[in-house]
Amino acid sequence: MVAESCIRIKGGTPLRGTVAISGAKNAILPIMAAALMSKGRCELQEVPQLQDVLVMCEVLRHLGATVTSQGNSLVIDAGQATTAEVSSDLMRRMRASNLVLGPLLARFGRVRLFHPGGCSIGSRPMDLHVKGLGKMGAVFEERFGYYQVEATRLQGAEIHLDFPSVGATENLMMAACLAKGTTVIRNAAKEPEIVDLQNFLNSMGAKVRGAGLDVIRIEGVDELHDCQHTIIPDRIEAGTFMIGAAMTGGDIRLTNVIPEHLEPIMAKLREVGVGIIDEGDSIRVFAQQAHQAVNLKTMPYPGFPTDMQPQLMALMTISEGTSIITESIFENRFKHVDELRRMGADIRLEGRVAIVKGVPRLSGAVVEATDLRAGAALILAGLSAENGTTVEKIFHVDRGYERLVEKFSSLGAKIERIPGG
Ligand SMILES: CC(=O)N[C@H]1[C@@H](OP(=O)(O)OP(=O)(O)OC[C@H]2O[C@@H](n3ccc(=O)[nH]c3=O)[C@H](O)[C@@H]2O)O[C@H](CO)[C@@H](O)[C@@H]1O
Ligand SMILES: C=C(OP(=O)(O)O)C(=O)O
Repeated sequence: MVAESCIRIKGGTPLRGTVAISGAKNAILPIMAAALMSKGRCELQEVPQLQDVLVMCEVLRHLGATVTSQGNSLVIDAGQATTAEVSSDLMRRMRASNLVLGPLLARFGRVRLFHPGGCSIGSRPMDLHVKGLGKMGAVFEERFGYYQVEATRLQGAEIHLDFPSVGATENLMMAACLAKGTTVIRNAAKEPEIVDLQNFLNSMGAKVRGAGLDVIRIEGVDELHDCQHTIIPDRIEAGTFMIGAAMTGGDIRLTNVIPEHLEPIMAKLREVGVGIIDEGDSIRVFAQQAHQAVNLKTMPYPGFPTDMQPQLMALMTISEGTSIITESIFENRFKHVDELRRMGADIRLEGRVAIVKGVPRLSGAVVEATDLRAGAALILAGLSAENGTTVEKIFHVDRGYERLVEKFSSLGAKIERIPGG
């Protein structure tokens, strides 16, 4: 059997220094999908080099777009795109490939899309996407394993989402840009990545307003053109480094951040007792006192993000007192619990609630990244633990963190990637 890559960490070194945050995974993926609607060139800057971005490049090429990248710049030219069908193989490789649904339907009036499937954090159905696009005139036929979707020309519609789904809001916003008339999305997701998508769409000539609020209004236009856009910084990557500083008793500075986007994370970390100074363009994070256990419930933005729940749980395993963590977004996002227990964490699960009793210190172990943020949480645990930790299945981590090992090393961590053979 061929050994897979893993990450080895020798814990106990306080993180010190400055780290630059990369562009946001959850902003670049919908933006790349939206570029399919333009007949011109879309030039993107601050594009993180991630596995998910590589898969999205493959999806776009498969659809007939030209995609070229150089460092953190990416140029997408979908002028010659002709195909409106994504293979089941590509759909299975990345959940976010479902974001091409709205753009392809808007551009070609038809799509054949295989189910993206669930993933280890939950079943992740697409009913809200289907219902919203249905209101705009799309007809969905569910066949064996795929949707066949047709719409001569999408029509603007009034859509009230039952839940502020990020992906459904994005698919509907994108589709509405080339629809006839005005679309209103109520109970829309308000994440900063939705605002970034609005800015990108408007730079291509779309007419979208309201992103970041509950109601988004989109006036359809006939065509979208060339544009240039810079991706916002990744608030989840920033939050992960903040917890790294806290758990190792370190003192670091994060650059390329938008502090406003980090408010829900910073508020919670301040409650724990982590020192945080908003310096405008940068944020200083340092351990200033013993960390106190806090309770947490994940919520849509501006609530505390589910994508930071595993990392905060790692911090709670070594904080003073008992923390009650409720995961309200994904029904199965506690796979990291068993792995943290292997490192000596005291965690009890009751359905969607985890009860975490702080211990003085974790001890190193061989653990497995069961998903992207679970992997991040285990790396954080390893950075603070006694002795060595090996994190396996790190391909999950590569999906969403750019040069994570190099960045932690530059802050003084004893961490290395052991390539697979
Ligand atoms: C690429 C990207 O941006 N991914 C993010 C996006 O995922 P994603 O867009 O998939 O997340 P959603 O906001 O859509 O999902 C939130 C909840 O709504 C449910 N749901 C969603 C759609 C639907 O049609 N029906 C339905 O029931 C999901 O199963 C889940 O329980 O937002 C999540 C919630 O902040 C983040 O964790 C992901 O990192
Ligand atoms: C769940 C996540 O991403 P995705 O929606 O791409 O699976 C994540 O970023 O934590």
